[in-house]
Amino acid sequence: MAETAPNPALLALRERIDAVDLELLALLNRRARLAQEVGELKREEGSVAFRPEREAQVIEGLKGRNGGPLMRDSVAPIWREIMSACRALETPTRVAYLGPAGTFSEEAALGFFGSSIERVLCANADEVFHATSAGAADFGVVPVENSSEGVVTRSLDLFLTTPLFIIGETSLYVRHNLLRRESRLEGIEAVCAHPQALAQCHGWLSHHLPQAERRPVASNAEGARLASLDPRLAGIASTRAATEFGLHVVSPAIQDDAHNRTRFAILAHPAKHPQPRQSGHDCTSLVVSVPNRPGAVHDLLVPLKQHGVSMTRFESRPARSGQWEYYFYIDLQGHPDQPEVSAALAELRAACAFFKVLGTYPLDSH
Ligand SMILES: O=C(O)C(=O)C[C@]1(C(=O)O)C=C[C@@H](O)C=C1
Repeated sequence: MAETAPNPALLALRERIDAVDLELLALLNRRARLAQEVGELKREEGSVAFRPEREAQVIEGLKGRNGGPLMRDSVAPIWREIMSACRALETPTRVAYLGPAGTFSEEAALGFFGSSIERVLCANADEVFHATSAGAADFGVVPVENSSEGVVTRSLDLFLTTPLFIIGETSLYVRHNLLRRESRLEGIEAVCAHPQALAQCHGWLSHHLPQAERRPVASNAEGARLASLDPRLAGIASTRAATEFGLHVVSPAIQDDAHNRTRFAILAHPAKHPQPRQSGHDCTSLVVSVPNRPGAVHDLLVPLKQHGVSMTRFESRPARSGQWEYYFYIDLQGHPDQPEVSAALAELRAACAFFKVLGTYPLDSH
């Protein structure tokens, strides 16, 4: 297309945008200086920089007051980045998650903390828990549930054996793409991806690549890395991974469920991070087991009903005792500082053989 002379109206509008950007920059620096002062205050008090409930309130407040034309959904990602940059001036935030670069866990971590973080890349969920428990990272990010495949069992099991607790959650639409060095389907001998991704694309793979081996690997990004080394291999991963490893997107969005979502938990060590305060839209996660007698599971639900506390999740996992015993993972709406939640929790605790609060945190504000 031939270049036309710049439109004077466009140039004038761009000049005005440049002027607004300079104002924004000055305002952002004013905000950053205030955050530095908050950081100094917190250092004197010996308290932590990251306050998920405050960040959730800031975002909810601005979404409510947004007069447009900026879209409501644009508010959260913009302010998450602003607060991430301000937080980095208070103290570095080290976040552990499943690597290498380009995983959905990375996308979840960046979506929750913003991109001004120090990245601690781990080989699997066990390492994420370990790095966060041992202090190599301040926070961990692990997948806990997928809308088509159900719970991520390894993450749930690890909650039982580590002291870590949940301080936040975030969920992502997970779009899987078939990636390869070449831009065609012919000649693919094996598809390398995380077992969850292989399962989420089972129907598509059976239909389009029935002969190809499905090779489980530690992460989708690792599958993409392998595909970048060998033209007979394909990976299933994000478009970020395609860019990262120089691969073609041979087929986009190959997941069987168009609304495939994954929920991630944000972990911290209770000795290093306080439980988030009430934000007004909170969730409390528990793991419990009940004595092996008739009606015990029913009895679990009674205190919730009596105190009017909503349950948003109820999952069972075998306790591996060989006795057909189960752990129940329960999410309640509300914060223990609310009297009805505190009363329901106290009664539940009394009815359970095992009872552990996994965390109380603001609901996902995306
Ligand atoms: O209000 C605070 O406690 C701050 O540290 C400021 C701020 C922000 O940028 O608004 C930054 C980090 C916290 O996680 C919450 C909010």
